[in-house]
Amino acid sequence: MIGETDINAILKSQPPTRSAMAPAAIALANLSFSYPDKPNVLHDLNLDIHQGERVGIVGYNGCGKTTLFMLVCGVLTPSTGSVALLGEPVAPGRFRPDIGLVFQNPDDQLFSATVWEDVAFAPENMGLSPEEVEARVRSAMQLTGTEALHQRPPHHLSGGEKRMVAIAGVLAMLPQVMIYDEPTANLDLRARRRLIRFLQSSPQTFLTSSHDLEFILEVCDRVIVLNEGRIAADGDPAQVMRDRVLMEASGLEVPHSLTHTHRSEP
Ligand SMILES: Nc1ncnc2c1ncn2[C@@H]1O[C@H](COP(=O)(O)OP(=O)(O)OP(=O)(O)O)[C@@H](O)[C@H]1O
Repeated sequence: MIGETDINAILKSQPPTRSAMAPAAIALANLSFSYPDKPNVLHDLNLDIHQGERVGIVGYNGCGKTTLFMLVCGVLTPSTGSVALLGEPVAPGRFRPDIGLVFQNPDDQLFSATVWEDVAFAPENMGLSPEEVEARVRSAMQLTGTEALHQRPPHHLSGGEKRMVAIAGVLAMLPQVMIYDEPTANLDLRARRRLIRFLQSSPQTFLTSSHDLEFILEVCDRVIVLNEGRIAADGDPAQVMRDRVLMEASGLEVPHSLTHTHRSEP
């Protein structure tokens, strides 16, 4: 019995709002970032992600997607500028349960002896009652289809199974904003399709990076193209990614499904 802690029910009961009064889910103001040995990875980014949006971040290897996610989560400190999450400034190093990051490599996230313990880790560390922890774990596993794995050691799972368990572990915190870093990497077609369906039915605001541009077309309603540390384009995924000049200048290709549509147009 999941009852009151059904994660999707809770998130849907707080419908996303884009009114002028609602704070942006994520707001970047004049955000720049350099590593000590890699300057100007991100340069003067200004961006609002509104509540309820599903945003894809695309760009060549090393253009700064993961760095941007680390800044949004407060793992890295901006060199200049600021990040705000749901209207509150992000203070580097301060844990914010309202944002959840699913790492590019699930092995960086899974470390407990069993899947159940891994999914329970965050809610247990939020000081919740054992009943609440159990309800959240059950709900997160149900949403991600990982119930049958609950007694397995995470390091024995396949890549696709690990990915869904890693997502369950983050969902169990009930974050309002999710970040998925390259979530389709190493997934087979069935696992990728399962993830697409899961994200299409997710009520949360999310940001996802991917080199799988067809995936971005299927799950996102907005795409941001990063190039040389700056925003090269921001808009409707099909419209932006159909622009061959922009895509090639940004080290990308027009996704196949869009070139096909283009050719068959009169
Ligand atoms: N800890 C670090 N120290 C120094 N340079 C780093 C560090 N982490 C990343 N970089 C560099 O910063 C740049 C951006 O890296 P980042 O991982 O953010 O790119 P990305 O767009 O996520 O790449 P990919 O598509 O390959 O995952 C790269 O040139 C990378 O080599």
